[in-house]
Amino acid sequence: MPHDATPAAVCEGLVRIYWSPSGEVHALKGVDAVVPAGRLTAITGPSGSGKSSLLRILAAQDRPTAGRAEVAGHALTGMSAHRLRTLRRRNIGYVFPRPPQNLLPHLTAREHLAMAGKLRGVSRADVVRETSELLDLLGIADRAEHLPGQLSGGEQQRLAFAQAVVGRPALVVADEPTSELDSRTTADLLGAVSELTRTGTTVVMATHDPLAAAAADQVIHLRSGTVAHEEVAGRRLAVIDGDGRVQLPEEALARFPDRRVLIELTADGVVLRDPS
Ligand SMILES: Nc1ncnc2c1ncn2[C@@H]1O[C@H](COP(=O)(O)OP(=O)(O)OP(=O)(O)O)[C@@H](O)[C@H]1O
Repeated sequence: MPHDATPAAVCEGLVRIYWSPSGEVHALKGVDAVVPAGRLTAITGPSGSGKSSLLRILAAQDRPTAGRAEVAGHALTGMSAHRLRTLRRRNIGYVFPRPPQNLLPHLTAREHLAMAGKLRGVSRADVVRETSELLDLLGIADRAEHLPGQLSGGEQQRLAFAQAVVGRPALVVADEPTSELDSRTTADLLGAVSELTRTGTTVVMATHDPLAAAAADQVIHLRSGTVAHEEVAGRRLAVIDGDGRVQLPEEALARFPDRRVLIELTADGVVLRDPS
């Protein structure tokens, strides 16, 4: 798997507060996250934990209230609206949850890729070459001249990924891309997305689907607007934030009813004990 040492995106102490008539909503409370290039990263967490808020910032559709977000080496914080729009068009592909949201009913699959390539500033010759490669890679080469209405939901989402990837943006952001697909079609789509990452594409997707999370190279699990843990290579890692805070897993938290803990440093590691 190609893997560039420079991450596709980095977040440090990311905070997003929404102001509404009923008060402030602290959707992200200091998220530290790294999205490695050429990998599939899944953002998981219960409803309201901040997944979409994080994705919108990574997709340069929204700005953090505080903290730092960087995509393809560009710091998003403080960037002008014009530069943000250019970054979004050139460097970020986006896939919506519902297949019809991603596509225009009157354009064929090939025309979708031609339009996306043009918007991203890709030469016509490169778009033609990439269109064949991508439709082939995503298993819809025989659908090139079909309209979205002639494609299944799974094929539409494959086309949405092809469209998001043409021109090789630094980052493809997908918000629950499998939420409307059955488990068989989900598995097929995830296989196709893995193929894309094998050719160097970076995908970050929010998901509630355990199948999708299991297919990811890295899982970032949010709880109440912070990173509760990450899963990398089958191992669950707690994340220590910039101020030294760690979120204990729920089952460990239950061991400390008084929310106080004795910390012992031993030769093997750090032990947390209930002081009572
Ligand atoms: N524009 C907004 N204005 C006010 N509050 C918002 C806004 N967008 C999101 N929120 C609130 O921020 C919190 C995080 O929402 P967010 O959509 O990021 O969570 P999520 O994990 O994606 O949830 P879901 O899985 O249900 O899509 C929630 O409490 C939500 O109600």
